[in-house]
Amino acid sequence: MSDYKTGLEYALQQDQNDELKAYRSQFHIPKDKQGNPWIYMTGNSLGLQPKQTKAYVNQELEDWANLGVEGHLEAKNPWLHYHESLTESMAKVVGAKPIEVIVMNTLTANLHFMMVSFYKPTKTRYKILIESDAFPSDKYAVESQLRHHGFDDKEGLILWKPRKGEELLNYEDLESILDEQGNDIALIMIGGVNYYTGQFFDLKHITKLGHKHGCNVGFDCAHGAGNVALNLHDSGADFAVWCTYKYLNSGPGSLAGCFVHERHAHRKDLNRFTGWWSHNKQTRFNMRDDFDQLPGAEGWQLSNPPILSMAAIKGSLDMFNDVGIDKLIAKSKKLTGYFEFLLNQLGEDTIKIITPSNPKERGCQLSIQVKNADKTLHNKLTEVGIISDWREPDVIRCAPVPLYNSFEDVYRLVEKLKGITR
Ligand SMILES: Cc1ncc(COP(=O)(O)O)c(C=O)c1O
Ligand SMILES: Nc1ccccc1C(=O)C[C@H](N)C(=O)O
Repeated sequence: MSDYKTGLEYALQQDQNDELKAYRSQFHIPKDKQGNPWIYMTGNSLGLQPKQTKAYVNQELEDWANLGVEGHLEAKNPWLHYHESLTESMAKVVGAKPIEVIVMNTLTANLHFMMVSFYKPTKTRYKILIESDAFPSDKYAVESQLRHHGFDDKEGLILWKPRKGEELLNYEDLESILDEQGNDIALIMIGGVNYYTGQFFDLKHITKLGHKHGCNVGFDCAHGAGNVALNLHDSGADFAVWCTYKYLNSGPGSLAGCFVHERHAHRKDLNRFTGWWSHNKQTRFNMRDDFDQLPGAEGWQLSNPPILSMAAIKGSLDMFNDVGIDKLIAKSKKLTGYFEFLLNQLGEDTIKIITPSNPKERGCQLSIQVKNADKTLHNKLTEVGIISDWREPDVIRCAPVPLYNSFEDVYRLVEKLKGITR
């Protein structure tokens, strides 16, 4: 039996008792034409802007205006080392060691760079296993890697599919695939939290299974970073990539994160694409001919990074550091549990939640199938100030984000949904 209760009074009381309630006022919450704040449920697509972001970005704009090229060394946060100031906080967010983490490039680009190193096909072991409902960019990326290495992108791709009539993936099925075809598979690449169903996979279990069969294992954690306890180091995964514009609130198209497990930190035998930013910092500006690779994830960088985007990430990570990922996840579980409780009151004739009901197997997002719904339902929700997203064929995704969503938001969302579906 859950302790949740129906009624607005209960929601308001929960907000009152919420240890993290002060954080909501530290975000810009967009408003409708009447000046009412939107009920913003799409932090799984683009996180809201922290109010302090502007000051972080302005600092760099001012230093650039006042110092020009001298800013590389003389800026308040010298640009030459700026990325290093993100590493420790980002490592905490994803449960990794600092040497394992780097902020660089964008998400799909990082996925490709990781595959340069960790997709090492041979004539007999060249297949890639992904989840059947992987985010399209991930699927396109792995297919293009297969083609790049001269393989057929249909034959070379193995899909981990849900059972007939089910939405979620089952580990027994993954085991069966690996028992039958493990020797053919060079790489397992799974979305750590599936973008469509919200299923949070057991990264450690998948990694163990993959390694047992001699496969490299990587995860796209776009929907996991800042949302769930990824514990990337303990998972043992070879690599992971994620973006910072969703739960990490760092702005549209902002830079991405990348994890390479510590055991690969000093390897020189891995193929990789390099640039001057992967070269030893001490001698980088000597413009030497011979390449001297940086250890750890930093050694996968190519270019000097865009500081303005990093400033937004720094502002956001400072907030994550302040709250602590554990407190954030504790609130998230409560808020999403409450959301699930209210949705279930609508009854099975109206809705079906496809996201796992076990809080350990999901983050804050719930993916909801509304009976006989089409995109007009989503449009109606938008008209009444609820920003959610629609994914074909029939799913509304809503993510109450613990840093800025309230119990009242969740209550009002479900009330509106009730009104529309009646
Ligand atoms: C799982 C996943 N992979 C890839 C992408 C695309 O990332 P990007 O456009 O930042 O490369 C997204 C979101 O856009 C995503 O959710
Ligand atoms: N970056 C974007 C730009 C434009 C529109 C959507 C996105 C998303 O991030 C979508 C998200 N990855 C999703 O899970 O649907």
